[in-house]
Amino acid sequence: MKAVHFGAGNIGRGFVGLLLHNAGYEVVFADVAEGLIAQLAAADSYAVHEVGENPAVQTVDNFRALNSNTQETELIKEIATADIVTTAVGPHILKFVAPVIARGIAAREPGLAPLQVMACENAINATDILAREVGSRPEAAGGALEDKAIFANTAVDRIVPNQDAGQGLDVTVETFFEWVIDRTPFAGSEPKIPGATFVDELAPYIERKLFTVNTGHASAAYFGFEAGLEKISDAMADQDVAEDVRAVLEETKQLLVSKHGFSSEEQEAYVQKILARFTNPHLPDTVNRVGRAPLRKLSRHERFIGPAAELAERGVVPEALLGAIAAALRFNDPADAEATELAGILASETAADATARITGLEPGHPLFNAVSTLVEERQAEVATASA
Ligand SMILES: NC(=O)c1ccc[n+]([C@@H]2O[C@H](COP(=O)([O-])OP(=O)(O)OC[C@H]3O[C@@H](n4cnc5c(N)ncnc54)[C@H](O)[C@@H]3O)[C@@H](O)[C@H]2O)c1
Ligand SMILES: O=P(O)(O)OC[C@@H](O)[C@@H](O)[C@H](O)[C@H](O)CO
Repeated sequence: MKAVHFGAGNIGRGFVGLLLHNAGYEVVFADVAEGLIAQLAAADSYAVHEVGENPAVQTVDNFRALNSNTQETELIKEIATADIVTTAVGPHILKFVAPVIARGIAAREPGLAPLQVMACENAINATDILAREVGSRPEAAGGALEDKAIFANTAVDRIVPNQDAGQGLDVTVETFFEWVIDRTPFAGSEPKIPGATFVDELAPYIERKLFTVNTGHASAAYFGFEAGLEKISDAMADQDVAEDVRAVLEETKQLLVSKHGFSSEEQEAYVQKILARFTNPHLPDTVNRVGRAPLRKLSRHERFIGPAAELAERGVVPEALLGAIAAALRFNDPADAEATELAGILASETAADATARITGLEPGHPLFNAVSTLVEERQAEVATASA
């Protein structure tokens, strides 16, 4: 059995690659980072260090590595004969990996079982995004790829911080993990991946994960950044930050319970488990990593505006989420390209235009004015600071 995995970074090596390896797949990592590919190609194995309660070390071997920029012909051949393709490259990168995936699917021999494609990104239905990109390629014209691939949405959960440069390919991860996969596209042929859970309805799981784990995590990052803290565990140890994060998760809990029918007790237990994960002192995770790409995180269906908009549509003013959105607008990490772009939008557009551009909210939406006020306040703050 063979899997081609795009993105040999934190979650690629520390989670998806590990589970596929443990399931018995040979894993072909594809990445654009030449140094990383060279290291993987030269290595026989790497270690995944699981830290926290019940720490453990797992070894991953039986892998190969290809540079998806310079070894496209080889990669197409691998995809043409693989069982599974997964990605963990970031939702905005899916359009760049789609062409080679389309070519690989087109090159599959007739009669081969359909390729099982799963995008393991933090975004609602990321695999649908990838499927649309693949479907828009010339190779897919006339439905040519339809019988050759299955696309399944998934929700992946494991905190994998940025790794120390000195530790080579080894990855430090938390002990917790969850991989939930939509069963329906497989029609009975779902892969056997120990540790993965197949469900008939993914929407509740994917929204619960994004609007609890990632909303809470990003809140801790942005409130922590405002408080001048570097590590997520330090941010969570700050009483004010912890209270603000808790208040945000109270609001998303309200939405998730009423929208998806989770019981209040079940959601509370989920929240408690997640707060404990954020405080894991063994995990060297930073507010800069977790807060990365604020424009993506502030976009329409993402972890802040998504739940806040739905609450506003239900007549609730999401005060705590608005507080987190205000903190996100202040995330000005100079090393983050999206933070710089955000600052540029705030500096050059009216509050209303900037709100529409950053959040995708329509001016008539019940959340729009509240966010626009925050944008205006941030613009005034920056103007005062630079006067
Ligand atoms: N780290 C986590 O805790 C975590 C957990 C769950 C989900 N995720 C999601 O997984 C995805 C990856 O996150 P990460 O933390 O591993 O990031 P990362 O930056 O560590 O890894 C991304 C990798 O993708 C590679 N890449 C970029 N463009 C590429 C391309 N065109 N083709 C092939 N490879 C390419 C990069 O070189 C990098 O090695 C994101 O969508 C993230 O939201 C991360
Ligand atoms: O990967 P992002 O940028 O969408 O979000 C940052 C973190 O919240 C995220 O990587 C978590 O660690 C992960 O989603 C946990 O499952």
